[in-house]
Amino acid sequence: MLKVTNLLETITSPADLRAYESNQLPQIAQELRSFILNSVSSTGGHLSSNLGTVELAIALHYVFDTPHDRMIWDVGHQSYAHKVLTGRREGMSTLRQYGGISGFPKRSESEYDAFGTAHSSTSISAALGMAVAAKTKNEKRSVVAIIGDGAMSAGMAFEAMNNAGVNKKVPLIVILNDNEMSISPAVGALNRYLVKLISGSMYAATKRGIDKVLSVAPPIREFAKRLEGHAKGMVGPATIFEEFGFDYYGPIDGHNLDVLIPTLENIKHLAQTEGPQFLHIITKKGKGYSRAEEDPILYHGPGKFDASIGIQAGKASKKTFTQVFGEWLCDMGVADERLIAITPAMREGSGLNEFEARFPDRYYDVGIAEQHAVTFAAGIACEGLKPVVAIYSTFLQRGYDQLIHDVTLQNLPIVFAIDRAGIVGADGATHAGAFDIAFLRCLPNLVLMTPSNEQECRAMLSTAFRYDGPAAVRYPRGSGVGTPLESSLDTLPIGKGRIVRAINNEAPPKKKIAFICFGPILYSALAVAEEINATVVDMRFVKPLDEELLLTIARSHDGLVLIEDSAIQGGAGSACLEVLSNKNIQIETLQLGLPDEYVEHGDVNLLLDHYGLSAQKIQQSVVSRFG
Ligand SMILES: Cc1ncc(C[n+]2csc(CCOP(=O)(O)OP(=O)(O)O)c2C)c(N)n1
Ligand SMILES: CC(=O)[C@@H](O)[C@H](O)COP(=O)(O)O
Ligand SMILES: [Mg+2]
Repeated sequence: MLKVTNLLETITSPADLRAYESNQLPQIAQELRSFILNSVSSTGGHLSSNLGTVELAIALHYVFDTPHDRMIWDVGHQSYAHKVLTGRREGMSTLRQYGGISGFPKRSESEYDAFGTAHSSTSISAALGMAVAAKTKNEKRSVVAIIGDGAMSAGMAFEAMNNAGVNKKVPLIVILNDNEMSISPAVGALNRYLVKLISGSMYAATKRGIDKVLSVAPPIREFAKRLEGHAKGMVGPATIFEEFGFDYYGPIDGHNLDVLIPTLENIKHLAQTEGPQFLHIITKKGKGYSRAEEDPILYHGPGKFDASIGIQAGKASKKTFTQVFGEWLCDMGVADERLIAITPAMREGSGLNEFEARFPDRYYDVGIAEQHAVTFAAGIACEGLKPVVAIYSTFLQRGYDQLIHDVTLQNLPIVFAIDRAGIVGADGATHAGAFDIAFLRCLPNLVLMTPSNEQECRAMLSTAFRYDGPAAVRYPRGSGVGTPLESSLDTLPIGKGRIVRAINNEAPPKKKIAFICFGPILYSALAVAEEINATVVDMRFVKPLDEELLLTIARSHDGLVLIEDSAIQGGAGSACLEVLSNKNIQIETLQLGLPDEYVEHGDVNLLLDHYGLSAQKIQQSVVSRFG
């Protein structure tokens, strides 16, 4: 008989998967893993984490009745196998591209995506909410949260555990997918504890205890005995998860379907009768692709690459803003020993590797803990040291109350190096840095800067560092125009903008237009200004705004184009309008920026064009507004 080798092609929904015998699942896992590798290497996307969750996704959809049962993938960057099994195999070729499928679970994309994720550590809270709702509505369903060891370390996960454990009868299952990695190696005491749990004395004691009770037993009996064992003190100490009120099982091999499936079946039943269950599985990030197994960081979220040769180091023509920041940080670290660098689990993305290597005693990866990162910096600043918090715009949203209550209210000198401001591209709505200007500019005491190019960025970081109060510099993902960098750490005058281009009066335009620019979008405005003979102002500071310069320009022009790469509502352009209104200046204006909607995923240039922020679209808008 002909051996069917492409089982994956026959699976368009979990029902198709469930029709297979369990002994065929390893074959499906193999096909799925190579599909993910081929697919992600041709689109770009999160690879290492997805190679690690192939068996888990198969086992979950095999055992649970999805979409009736709910499955919540924490962060969701590891949900590709789930996407493929839930009817999106074809869609994977459009992954993270404009109009294509998202890199994260999304409720509007599939009924199997029970909850939208991308910012970490939300899964247990959402799952608990769904489990409570099921109980309240008298609906029989299981709710499963799948959370990584990195995401598990965040405060929100523990807030949810703290709440969940007392809800004894809710059908909640938490699966801890432990691969000992965040994006970079997992940090902190929880990670140390998990390592101890896997390999140390606690696991050995537990295992000895179980072995004593039962030599060979089906998992459900083993679990029951183990609980009993705890009660009798026969096994090792209860895990932290049991202290939270969960039944804890594991650690088990998350790649072994013969273990995973019966375990999940048992836990599924236990959750209905006993309440919250916690399963600890061990997986390997990058599993099955040796390059990713060896370097899961490099393959965490690569762009396109040739899977047969792996990622090749190319020579970039321009430095990214992240690199500019990383170099500045080292230079300032040499110049001032008070500098302390802090990252909430984004060492690579924020450009901190070199600083960590050179100044390990002044480097803190606090884990996925943005709130803590901000208040931790506040404590450091209180004692006269100079913290620099390197943080993505979208993740700073997590630390907003801390920014208000712990930092700006107390006027503490902290630098916020805000990366990924504006449109980020493939990660889409959850990661777009659209709101930082709006949520930062209303905070008293804060200085907020928007560099238009790399040297401006360096100078602004120095300005922020030397400023005796909270100061933020927001810069985008990727590179700018490529301005050469000075080696100096000179500062800029606070609250002063600069005129980059003045109208050429030898051939005066019909209407005198000035572009009032915030950030690198200035260069698109400049290209248009050359065409239409307009003034270009680099405002540099959103706060304090250079009111004097703005008013001078407003009084000497017929129209202003207020332009930024962030949300128009509450943005920098709106700050200018407030000033003009307060001074009762009547002038025609045009506000360009991101509209009142979530920025979808896709190529950055395409999105800029879509939102009217390419040079061509800017010119069209200006012409149609001012004639
Ligand atoms: C609030 C928040 N901070 C930071 C990130 C960036 N981030 C995405 S995945 C990740 C690591 C997650 O580690 P883990 O949960 O263990 O998943 P793994 O990649 O190991 O599968 C981080 C820090 C995020 N998505 N959300
Ligand atoms: C899932 C997640 O939050 C990160 O992996 C993020 O996708 C990284 O983004 P950058 O590629 O911009 O560093
Ligand atoms: Mg992990």
